[in-house]
Formats: sequence, C-alpha cells, structure tokens
Amino acid sequence: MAKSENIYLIGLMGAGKTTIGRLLAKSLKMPFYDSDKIIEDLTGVDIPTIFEFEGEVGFRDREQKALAGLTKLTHVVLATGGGAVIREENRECLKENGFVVYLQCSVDRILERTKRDTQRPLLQTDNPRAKLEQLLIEREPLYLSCADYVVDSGTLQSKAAVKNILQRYRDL
Ligand SMILES: Nc1ncnc2c1ncn2[C@@H]1O[C@H](COP(=O)(O)OP(=O)(O)OP(=O)(O)O)[C@@H](O)[C@H]1O
Ligand SMILES: O=C(O)C1=C[C@@H](O)[C@@H](O)[C@H](O)C1
Ligand SMILES: [Mg+2]
Repeated sequence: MAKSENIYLIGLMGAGKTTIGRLLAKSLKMPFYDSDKIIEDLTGVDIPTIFEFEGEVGFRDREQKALAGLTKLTHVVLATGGGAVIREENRECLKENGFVVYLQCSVDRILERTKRDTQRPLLQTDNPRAKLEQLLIEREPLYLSCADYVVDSGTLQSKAAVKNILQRYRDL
C-alpha cells in the first residue's frame, strides 16, 4: 500500500464519484471527502451561485485551493469535481498522493442520471449532450493520464463498482 493509502475518484459529472466514494469510505471505514461539498461549505453558497458571481475561473481557483489541502490528508476517500483534472497542479497533487480511480461513463448514461439536475452549471444549456461530448473529448486524456485504475461506472451499478475497486485496492 502506497500513496498514503488514499483513494481519489475522478471522472465526468454524473459518473458516480460522490455516490461510489461514499460507499467505498463506508466499507473501508475511512473518512470521506467531496471537494465540491467542501467548496460549498467553505464558501457558504452552492456551486451554481459561485459560477454566477465568480465565473468558472473563480470556481476553479477555489477548487485548486481545496484540492491542495485535501491531498495533504492521509487515509481518506476523496470524490473530486468533474473538472478537477483540468489544471496541471491538481493532476500532480492527485497522482502523487493517492490511488487514482477513473470512473469511466458514457455520455448517454450521464444524461440519464443528470436529466433533472439543476446543480451542475455546465449542464444548464440547451444541448447538454453536446456539452458532455465536448468535455469528454477534452478531458478523457487527462483522466487517463492521472488514473492508476479505470472502472466502468456506466455499466456497473454503484455496489458492483465499489466491489471492483475494493478488490484492486486491497491487492495493492
Ligand atoms: N454506478 C451507478 N449506477 C447507477 N446510478 C448511479 C451510479 N453512480 C451514480 N449514480 C447516480 O447518478 C447520479 C449522479 O451521481 P454522482 O452525484 O455520484 O456523480 P458525480 O460523479 O459525483 O458528479 P459530479 O462531478 O457532478 O459531482 C446520482 O443520482 C446517483 O445516484
Ligand atoms: O465537470 C465539471 O466541470 C464540474 C463538475 C462538478 O463536480 C462541479 O465541480 C462543477 O459543477 C463543475
Ligand atoms: Mg460529486
């Protein structure tokens, strides 16, 4: 076991990082952190409000600061935001300090899971499919460049994805 025994989940919005991260932490009796939630708690407003007042750059600055702190912790499960891999500084922190699991998920499945969502500002557009397809093209190489392990969270139900990750983590 290396990289301070941390598990970091990365992947597009709606891939299941928060859901699977919470279940993983429960199974392993490890503390669970979600960088989106930490940012909201520290700011005192929700993510759409941060985007509205500070733009995406303001949110990314807050995200970078949060990830710099969270990746100093040891023995935790961390669900990141979907765009955590955009900045190189974040990618380095993630790769250096934890076992990074990419939850790979198709755009169709994400659309099904997020169709009634109002909390993901990047999807509040007339054409969320086109937006997700564009994000996947931009980000897939970044997710893969950080990942120690890839799980298909589009096909696997949450519990099966957790089982799969636990098997790999326990073999480390
Ligand atoms: N493996 C899965 N199978 C079925 N449904 C899932 C799975 N993972 C997540 N879901 C459902 O999809 C929705 C989005 O999941 P979740 O919030 O965990 O995604 P996320 O990756 O944390 O997204 P974000 O990057 O926006 O924070 C939730 O309603 C959740 O119940
Ligand atoms: O994919 C993204 O860029 C985002 C995903 C969410 O987790 C949030 O971090 C925010 O809505 C931005
Ligand atoms: Mg989440």
